[in-house]
Amino acid sequence: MAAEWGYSPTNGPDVWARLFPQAGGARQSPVDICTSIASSDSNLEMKKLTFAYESQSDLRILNTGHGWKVEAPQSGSRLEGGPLGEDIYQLEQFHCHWGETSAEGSEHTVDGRAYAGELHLVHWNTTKYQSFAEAAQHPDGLAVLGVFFDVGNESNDEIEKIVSTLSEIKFKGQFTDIPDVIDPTTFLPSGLGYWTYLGSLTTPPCNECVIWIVYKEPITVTEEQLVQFRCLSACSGEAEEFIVKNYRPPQPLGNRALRECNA
Ligand SMILES: NS(=O)(=O)c1ccc2oc(=S)[nH]c2c1
Ligand SMILES: [Zn+2]
Repeated sequence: MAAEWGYSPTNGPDVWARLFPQAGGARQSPVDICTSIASSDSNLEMKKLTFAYESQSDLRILNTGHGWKVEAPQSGSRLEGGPLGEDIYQLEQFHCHWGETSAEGSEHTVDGRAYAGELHLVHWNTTKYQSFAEAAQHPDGLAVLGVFFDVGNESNDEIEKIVSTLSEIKFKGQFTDIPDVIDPTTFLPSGLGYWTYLGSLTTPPCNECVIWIVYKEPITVTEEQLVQFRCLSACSGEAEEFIVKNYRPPQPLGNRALRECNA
């Protein structure tokens, strides 16, 4: 049986490359965003990053064993401009990463600082490729929007729509439909400045196929909402192994360009 990857010392990020060679590549994600080396690029300002999403109800949310994932294939969605050239990217799914405490949890860090969590809105290049799986085999196949979580006193209403379903998907492999209408736009911060660089999937197989767009401004969630994330189980049976952390630590940026856009 294929070894299960995870986030423990015996199957976590430090050993992924043994089973998933790409995890040892030179274009890996996440990275620490060193703000002093980020370069402004007028092209990013001229070709504004634009997004258009549909509001959808009855989206399927599942417990992957590594966290929750909302399947949201939206043929009517469009992410384009900014670092994406002339191609159009379509929303496929969104999910989240978090930590054991709110002092950690994001995958990207900013000048060494971790946030309490990180939401990923995953898109694929429909201009060039015929499927998500095909797109994930190419260096410009995917575009992922990363949004940091800060902990505050105000519950995030959109995240609450996710939290309210988690008791139904406690165990790995379970899934349910989210009754509420979800508009992915509401996950985005009001300030749309971002950093962008070429990277990879942050989980195995760690394909080097992602154009990363990480928003500078975090959104706010409550500690209680994060506590609910940590109640998901990584196991499918009665055994309870809570998913208390599911973030990969930063990988070397190497000689990759890190650009910024102050939208
Ligand atoms: N965490 S992430 O880089 O956004 C990401 C997005 C899509 C993925 O599909 C597989 S398989 N692993 C993935 C990781
Ligand atoms: Zn992710």
